[in-house]
Amino acid sequence: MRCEMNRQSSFIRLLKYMRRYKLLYVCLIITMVAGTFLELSVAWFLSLITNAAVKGEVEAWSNLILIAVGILFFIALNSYVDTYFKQKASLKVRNDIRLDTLDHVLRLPQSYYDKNHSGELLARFTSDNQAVGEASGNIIMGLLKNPLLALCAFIYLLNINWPLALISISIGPLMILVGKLFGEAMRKKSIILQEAMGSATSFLQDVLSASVLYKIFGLEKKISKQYQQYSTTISEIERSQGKVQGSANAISGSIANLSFIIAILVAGYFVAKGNLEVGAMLAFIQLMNYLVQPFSILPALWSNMQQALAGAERIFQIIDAPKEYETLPEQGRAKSFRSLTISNVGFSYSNSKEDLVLRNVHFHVKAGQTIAIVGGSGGGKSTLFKLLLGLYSPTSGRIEIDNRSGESMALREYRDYFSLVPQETILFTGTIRDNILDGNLEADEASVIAAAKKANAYDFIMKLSEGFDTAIGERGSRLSGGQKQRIAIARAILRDAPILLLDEATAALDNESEKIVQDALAKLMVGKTTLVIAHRLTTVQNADLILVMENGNLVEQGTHNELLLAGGRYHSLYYTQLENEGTENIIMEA
Ligand SMILES: Nc1ncnc2c1ncn2[C@@H]1O[C@H](COP(=O)(O)OP(=O)(O)OP(=O)(O)O)[C@@H](O)[C@H]1O
Repeated sequence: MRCEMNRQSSFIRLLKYMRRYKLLYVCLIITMVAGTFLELSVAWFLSLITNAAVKGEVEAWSNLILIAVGILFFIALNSYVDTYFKQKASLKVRNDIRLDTLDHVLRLPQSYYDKNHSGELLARFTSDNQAVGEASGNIIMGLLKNPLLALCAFIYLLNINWPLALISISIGPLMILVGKLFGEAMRKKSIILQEAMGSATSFLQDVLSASVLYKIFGLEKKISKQYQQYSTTISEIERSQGKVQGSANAISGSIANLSFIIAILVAGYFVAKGNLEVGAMLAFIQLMNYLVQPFSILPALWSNMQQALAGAERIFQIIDAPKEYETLPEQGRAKSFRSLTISNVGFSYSNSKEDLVLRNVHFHVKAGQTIAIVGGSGGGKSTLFKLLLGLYSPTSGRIEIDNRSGESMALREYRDYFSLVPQETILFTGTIRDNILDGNLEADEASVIAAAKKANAYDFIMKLSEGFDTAIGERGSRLSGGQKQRIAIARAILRDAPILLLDEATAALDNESEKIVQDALAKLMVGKTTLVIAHRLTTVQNADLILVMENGNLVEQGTHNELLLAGGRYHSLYYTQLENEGTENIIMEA
């Protein structure tokens, strides 16, 4: 029932998109009506030619040929125009929905991405969008045209011979019943198929984005086997869908043939008795086709419509999901910054007080300071960053910038205070210039070059054959780890946000590369307030404040010397690492 309601509202919402192209749909209605009458004219022409033949009117043939050419010409023309308009309407609706979907996807909160696989989201842009396009073109026009054709054929049949017309129409309800029964079964199978395909696509997406992993760990066979299962499931569902479709075709075909034979027997009998002209009988046979055909097509069209509406519903679910922004935000720049205060912040991913990942986190940062965050794995360091970046809201407590709470500011305004250099560099497919420019979309070439120089990236960029125009491959696959990091640093330099969040890479870069990246980071940090998830001894020792996080609690805070003197968790963390790793290049993570 609820499903039915959703589908209805999806249909109404789809109609709203279609309403934007009223004129196109008016044209489609005209071609539909014209097409219907042109089809009926074939029946009329058949009766004309047969009667002329029976009466031996040879002189009528030149006119008949002209009529035939006229009918054929207009049918072809109408079919071309009809297809063109249908395509145009459905492409326009698809395009609008696709753009709206992306606009909404871009405004979804981070929590949505945590819960939904990106493969599922991709399906909204591909298969679901295609289904909706079909619904707004071929399917909806088919649902209008077929009843119209059947009705007109019926009226024409009534005109020729009403008892025959009634015999012909009597199969209608039977065909609809068969269609409804099988249509429902097909719809259920389609939903299962859609789900199976969604899972297979998500699986494939994971595999294709992790080629190195399966190559190194020798997972090819395992993956192939897993995919075989997905593929077999899809084939099985499709096979059983085929069985349903086959049975539907066989039954409705038999009913149509049976009624056709009965009607012809009766029509032939009427002709034999002299109650019906031979021409009328031929017209009748053709009209019978027009009457029966819609009854067999309509249920399938109806079920296609249901499937397409299920796709529309999935798209509208995204469009209706709670958003971070009312409208798409624009990149901005924070002008000044004095202080950042975290007051008793508690956080739970599930929004429950029992499941806290951060508890009572409390600290204060002044402009220009460097804060190092250290602690054991799973302690909540990255979660704290996510809260600072406004990806999640604190479950309790407040984050304040210049004594204004994050919640009192527009989210975009809040986020403009921050820049991020994550541990794992995130770059978009495109050129080096595009990726650096993401830091400031309005920056000029000189600023891009200056940022690249400051990030120690300029020399390697200039050595590439296409310089800043070099395509970096999928997520930067054509660059080395250190090169990717330096591009990300150049991007952050161009962004020039007052607060820099830095997740130091633990991945082993070679010494030289690491020095270059370190040097670039040092330049990036100049004049900035930096919070860094620190793994390096130098960063920790030089920090103005060190926060030690354990199991979601901020267990200690102070300078390096204060914390060593305190002899607590930091002290043991520090000396354990010192012993294990030697004095060089110590990793602070427990
Ligand atoms: N999206 C999420 N949904 C639910 N729980 C999460 C999510 N992300 C992290 N957690 C949980 O939150 C806790 C803190 O994780 P977090 O990533 O903040 O730790 P961390 O200190 O950064 O660890 P590491 O140093 O290993 O990166 C962990 O128990 C983790 O399982």
